[in-house]
Amino acid sequence: MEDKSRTLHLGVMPTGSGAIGDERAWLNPAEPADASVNASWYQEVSAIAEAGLFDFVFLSDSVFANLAGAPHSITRMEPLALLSYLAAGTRNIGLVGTVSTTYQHPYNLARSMMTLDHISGGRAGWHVVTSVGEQAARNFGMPEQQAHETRYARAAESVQVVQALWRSFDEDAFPRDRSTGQFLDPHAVHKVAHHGEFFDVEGPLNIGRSLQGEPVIFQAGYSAPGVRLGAETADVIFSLPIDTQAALAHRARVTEAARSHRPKHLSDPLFMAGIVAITGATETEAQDRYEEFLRLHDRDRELIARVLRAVERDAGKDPVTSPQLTELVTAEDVKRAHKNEGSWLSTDLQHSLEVGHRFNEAIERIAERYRLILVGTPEQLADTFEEWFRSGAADGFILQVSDRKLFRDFVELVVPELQRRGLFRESYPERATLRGLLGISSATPAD
Ligand SMILES: Cc1cc2nc3c(=O)[nH]c(=O)nc-3n(C[C@H](O)[C@H](O)[C@H](O)COP(=O)(O)O)c2cc1C
Repeated sequence: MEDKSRTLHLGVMPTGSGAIGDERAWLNPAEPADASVNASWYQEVSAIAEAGLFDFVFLSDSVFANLAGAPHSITRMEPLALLSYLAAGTRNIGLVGTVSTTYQHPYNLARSMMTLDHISGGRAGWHVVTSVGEQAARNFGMPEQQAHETRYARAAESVQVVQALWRSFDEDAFPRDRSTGQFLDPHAVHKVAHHGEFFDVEGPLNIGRSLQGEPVIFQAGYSAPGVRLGAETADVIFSLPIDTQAALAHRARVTEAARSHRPKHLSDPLFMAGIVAITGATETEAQDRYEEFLRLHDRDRELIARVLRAVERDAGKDPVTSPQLTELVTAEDVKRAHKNEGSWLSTDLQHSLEVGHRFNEAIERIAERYRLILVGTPEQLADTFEEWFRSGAADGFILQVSDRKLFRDFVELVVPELQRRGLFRESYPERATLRGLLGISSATPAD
């Protein structure tokens, strides 16, 4: 039976000067052109999100400068350092950072994530990713990237080691009793002694539990190993579905994998869909803003330019149309770009071509998938959210934001409508932790 007390979750993903599909954001005169490296800009986005009682700020990341990519993938800040800064300026909102399992060592990763969890009073989350692309590999002394399945095997072992390190100390491991002189209870310390395929880690970690115990796990991935990693470990599954059908299908795949692979002590994962939301007090106002948005973000042109850059083709001065692109770019080009750059765009193009879509069709599918843009009055957006929520297509939404005005309008207009319908919280709880906001039970397996 449906739980009527259940409410939806909201996160914000700031995309600074413009991420893929939003590559011209930096041209917006109302925003700083250097938003991706502007800490005050992030602070303001976080403040708007916190005023809207959002669950978390979510920072994506990569470990190479993608010169052929969107501005946000050329120059941006390292998530955990930036989130530590945001922690100091916020009180309640969760802080989720993307950290690569492919190039980070679990000990360092466990330590810096847990440090953020302490700094923020239990508000940290880790978005577990595998890093794609040869360019990233070359930054870490590897001539080639590891195979897809190797990256996922390493990711699974990384999560296992990181969580074991986080559990090095029981919650009551530090009596810090001045009267007895006992700082540490030696019986509450657990060595990790991990010896696996990729890592040998003795442990324990040199930092104890946080207010929420340990950071929340986020994950995103569409392949079979990607889905399995999410099923095994994730508290929150992030995806970019183009409609409710796609979202439900993805949920079904993860749920099926969870049946055989999810540890019993974990509650079901939450599913959160990445979207862009554009609202206005009236339908005309919302549509006008959308037109304005499209004028700035000519999607076709952006995507075509992006494909050309990815395959290192110069099309000269004349604008290229989608049909011309088919003649200009070959499947071989895509293959090469995928191997070298490994961005989601070239990965998707490659995949689309493999399953037999024609080039134009592949481009169109990708354009759709990159941005689910919801446009409407607060009532219309709340209707859509409610439909997704009630049908099980999503437990919440992650809003991609590069325009603070659009975001402020969402918070001021749509959030009250969601609250009026009983779909969203009215206030933060006392001493909010990310785990508490998301309603995720303790991560620790019973002994
Ligand atoms: C919605 C979504 C968000 C992602 N965000 C990031 C990111 O911020 N940084 C990153 O390096 N990889 C990111 N990835 C890439 C995944 O970690 C993974 O490498 C990629 O999706 C390939 O795995 P798959 O074949 O299972 O989808 C993201 C993937 C998806 C689907």
